[in-house]
Amino acid sequence: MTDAAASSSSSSASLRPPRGPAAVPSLGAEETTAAADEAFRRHTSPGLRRGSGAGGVAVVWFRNDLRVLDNEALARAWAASEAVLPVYCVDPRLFGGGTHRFGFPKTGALRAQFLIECLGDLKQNLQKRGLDLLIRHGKPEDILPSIVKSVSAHTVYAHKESCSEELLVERLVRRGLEQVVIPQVGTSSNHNKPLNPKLQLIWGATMYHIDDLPFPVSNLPDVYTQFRKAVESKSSVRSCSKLAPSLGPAPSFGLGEIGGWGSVPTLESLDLSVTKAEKGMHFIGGESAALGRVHEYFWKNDQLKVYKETRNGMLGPDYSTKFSPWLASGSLSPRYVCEEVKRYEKQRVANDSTYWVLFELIWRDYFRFLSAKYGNSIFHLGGPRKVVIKWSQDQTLFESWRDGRTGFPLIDANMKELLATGFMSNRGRQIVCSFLVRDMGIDWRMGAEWFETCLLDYDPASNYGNWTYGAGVGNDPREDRYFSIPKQAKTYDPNGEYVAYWLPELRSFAKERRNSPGAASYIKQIVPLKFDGGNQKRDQRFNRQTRPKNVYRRQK
Ligand SMILES: Cc1cc2nc3c(=O)[nH]c(=O)nc-3n(C[C@H](O)[C@H](O)[C@H](O)COP(=O)(O)OP(=O)(O)OC[C@H]3O[C@@H](n4cnc5c(N)ncnc54)[C@H](O)[C@@H]3O)c2cc1C
Repeated sequence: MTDAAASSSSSSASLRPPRGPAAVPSLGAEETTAAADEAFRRHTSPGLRRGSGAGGVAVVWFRNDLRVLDNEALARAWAASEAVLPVYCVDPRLFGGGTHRFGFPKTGALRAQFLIECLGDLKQNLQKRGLDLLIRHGKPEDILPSIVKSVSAHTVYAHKESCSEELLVERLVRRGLEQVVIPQVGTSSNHNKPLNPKLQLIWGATMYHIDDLPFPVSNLPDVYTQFRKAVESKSSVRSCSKLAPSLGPAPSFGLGEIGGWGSVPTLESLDLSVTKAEKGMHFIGGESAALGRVHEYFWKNDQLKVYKETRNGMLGPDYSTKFSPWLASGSLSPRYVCEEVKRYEKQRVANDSTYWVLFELIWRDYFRFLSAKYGNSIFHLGGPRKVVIKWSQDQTLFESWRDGRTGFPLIDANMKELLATGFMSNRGRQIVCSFLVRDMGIDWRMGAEWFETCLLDYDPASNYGNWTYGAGVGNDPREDRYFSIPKQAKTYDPNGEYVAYWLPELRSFAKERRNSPGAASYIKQIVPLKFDGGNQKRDQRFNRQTRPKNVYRRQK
């Protein structure tokens, strides 16, 4: 794909064996463990010692960084203390009760299940290194101050987020900690002075560190290519942080008072349930599965060398990396992926494909930095540029899109895949986004919020960043494209295999008819297409009065 295009790749990931037709290979549990052990071995430094001034207790507040390998918050907490207490808060605003503006749950059951698996795996990986994970149900701003008080922690270490809801929680936690006073025991009078515990926030979600950018985030270029070229030429990606063989001990006092370690939630305890998908891929949550998937895709299946040619696929486990759910939950570090790409380039081959994975990870970084630059406006109807467009919130149209009943097999198949698996290829996401906003004229935030509910890899910056681009309200006016469904189907699903996989009623059709079966044999098309083959009609909502020049380009 070109720089100007808003990145395309796709798909599903660490994959439990799917059932039903066209089964895909699975990632075996043993291989996962072996790959994870090997990755940890390479990143463990037996001689690593705690810092000279290390003392007291530090809490690590796990958020979207559910990993041990290359977790700088954990590494810094260990280096600065005598004992570390890892904590995760099951926040009711995200699980269970919380809903969006349009009434969908904040976290759908499939992502909740994935995150539960991430927590289980994190707990095990911490236990292997002399720690454990304390799990509590409630808001971090209520839970952390009382835990900190019970174990007399001097600091809470956590990864910094960039979007408004997460930033608000950071502020509330900081405020809560200011109310806590920790008595200090020591010999000098200075040491006896009571202290307020600190919140130490660390940047760690991106491949390039924010402090290594060649410009302040407020001056981030509005064109991706400019950003990419600047970081590629003037910055470098830091190495993964090294681990000590043991991260223990956990604090020896105070835990009984706060009711022990707590347990990993179940879907039932969150009042959620999933219907097991009969097809597609199943992603297993957790760092071990993530490291296993990297091993499988890069080394075992040797797919990295052809990634650029396959990445626009829609069917199967290996057309793209499928790293996104683990990257979004933080069970996989983007710096680790970068290191593995470099290792592969040294040991096997370096080509356009190996580079392209990094190119896509730079898109991910870019959206994260954009969210820091533009703040709340990425969630607003007019986006960062405050573009005025008349949108519809027609419920019937929206529901036909959401449920995969539009009469366009390519849209319906993708929406059914999302619903069944929590995943959709990048190609699919671009197509269904364009259809919702261009052909249906529906308020893009309804689509973005539905994605937020369903996606295993939901990440506010990437999701809303891509949706604002797709809706033509993003920061870069040039990133605004219409995806013609007939053309996309012809290019990316020429034999109708993808649509027939998700819509079995199309299997009996001749391959060339599966993407255009006709109303009599499939579903009547719910809206006409804005650009339909040769009959192109400009959408009057997107006219020169409301939009800058050169913004309505057709996707090639
Ligand atoms: C409307 C829309 C919504 C999206 N919402 C999300 C989201 O909530 N979370 C998310 O992680 N991605 C999102 N994406 C980006 C992209 O579709 C997924 O990252 C990709 O499909 C994941 O599959 P993969 O891991 O196999 O990707 P690959 O093709 O293997 O790419 C490797 C990695 O690069 C990153 N990446 C690739 N493309 C993009 C992109 N366009 N934007 C940001 N990062 C990218 C991802 O971390 C991905 O895992 C969205 C795209 C669109 C068009």
